[in-house]
Amino acid sequence: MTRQTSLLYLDGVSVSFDGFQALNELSLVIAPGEMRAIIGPNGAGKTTMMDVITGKTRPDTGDVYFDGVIDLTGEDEASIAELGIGRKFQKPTVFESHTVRDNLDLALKAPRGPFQTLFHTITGAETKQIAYLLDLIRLTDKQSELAANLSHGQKQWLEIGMLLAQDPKLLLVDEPAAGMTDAETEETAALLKDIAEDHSVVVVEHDMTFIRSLEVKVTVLHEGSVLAEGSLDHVSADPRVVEVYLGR
Ligand SMILES: Nc1ncnc2c1ncn2[C@@H]1O[C@H](COP(=O)(O)OP(=O)(O)OP(=O)(O)O)[C@@H](O)[C@H]1O
Repeated sequence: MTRQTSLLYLDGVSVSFDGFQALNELSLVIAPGEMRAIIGPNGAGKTTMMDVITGKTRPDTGDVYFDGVIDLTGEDEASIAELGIGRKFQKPTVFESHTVRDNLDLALKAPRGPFQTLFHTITGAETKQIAYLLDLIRLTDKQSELAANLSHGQKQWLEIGMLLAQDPKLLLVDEPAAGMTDAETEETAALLKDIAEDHSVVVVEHDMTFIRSLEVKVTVLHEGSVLAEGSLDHVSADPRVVEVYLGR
């Protein structure tokens, strides 16, 4: 795939912190509509890669393009969010003292990026969109509950719903299954597969059962670059991948 036809294009991206090379000539291409799983041992550079894509960290060298033509290295965090890259951090950050429904409503009304609008009226189209999102994130029955009363997994789903309300082209999801029950983990994989039907998704995760159930191409990062790429079976059979996971 060429840069022009890609959704996300990283080429030769390097980042160092005080002489420590967190990303080392990293190259990664995500196609429009693709869901990709990123794995790798602790310190492999997964978070730094997400930070580079979202403008939190500037690469020392390398190209980062979104939608074929937009040079992300020239944009700040707010404008990258505005361009349609949504990021779900590991810890859920929902408005605990608002209902599930109001959380989605606030996200729908807010400009992309930090939420600003608290008072507004709801249009018919928004009511439909909220119903769609509640169904997608498996929280229709909980819509009138305060977000504070949700389980950890349900809070994660609500936050994913809030990001989707902002209609991102690309959703970056950092360890969604961390701290979830087995049942929630399984449901989260199903939820991401539903989302991936009409969004591009990059998901970083350590839980291999979860990765397997996504049934998508996997990229293995190690020491800041791509070690292997392909199906989970393909990369798990790669002796270099086995070595970095077991040889530590
Ligand atoms: N701001 C920083 N200053 C110094 N070193 C940093 C900084 N951010 C990250 N690092 C180092 O860069 C390396 C890559 O870190 P990164 O968090 O990207 O890895 P990761 O693959 O996300 O790991 P994990 O699975 O543990 O979250 C680590 O060794 C980390 O200590």
